[in-house]
Amino acid sequence: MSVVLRGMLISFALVSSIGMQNLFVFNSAMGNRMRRALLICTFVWVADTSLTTVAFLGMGALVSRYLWLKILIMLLGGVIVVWMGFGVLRSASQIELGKNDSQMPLKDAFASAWIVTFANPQAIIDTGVTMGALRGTLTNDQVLPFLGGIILATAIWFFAITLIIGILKNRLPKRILMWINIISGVIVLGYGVLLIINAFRLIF
Ligand SMILES: NC(=[NH2+])NCCC[C@H](N)C(=O)O
Repeated sequence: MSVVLRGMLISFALVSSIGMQNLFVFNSAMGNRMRRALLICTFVWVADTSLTTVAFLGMGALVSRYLWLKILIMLLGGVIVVWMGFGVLRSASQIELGKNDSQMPLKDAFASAWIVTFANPQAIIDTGVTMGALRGTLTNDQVLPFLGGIILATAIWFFAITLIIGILKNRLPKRILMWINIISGVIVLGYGVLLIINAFRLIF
């Protein structure tokens, strides 16, 4: 599979689980006119791309220098990712759309986009731990295409949900969100197991 596609696949799986950041984008799409919702969506994507780039490259540089650190992160990341995968599956049955943020001033929306990204444990684990661990499995010339795939997938995800919810508003069945969660839960679980297996391969 191409490196860009691999980056996109894991990125879709991680970003589509329902957390603070996605709820913020959902709510903004529910409560704002399309143009404003797309602007707020851009804030979120820029914040997310900043976090991803810093966490992915920084973690990767350290990980490629120390083998023990690489193994530790892969093991720890693997366990957390498996646990997260179960969490995603469990939450699939409890999807609720949050409150309406329509009256929020644009500068507050901008600040919120950075907060739901940088103060979001799920986002920090996604970008720093999971993707950082995957960084350890890549050769140097695969790093940028992989990062490109990650960032492309988040752009597609955030803009697609904004457009879809903006168009369908309340008529979007929760069933669809549930199935997205089930599929991403299974993919995240699979990645966690793979990380643990790869860590053991490095040890033995
Ligand atoms: N590119 C990422 N994986 N970003 C973090 C996503 C966090 C999670 N999906 C949420 O809505 O809170």
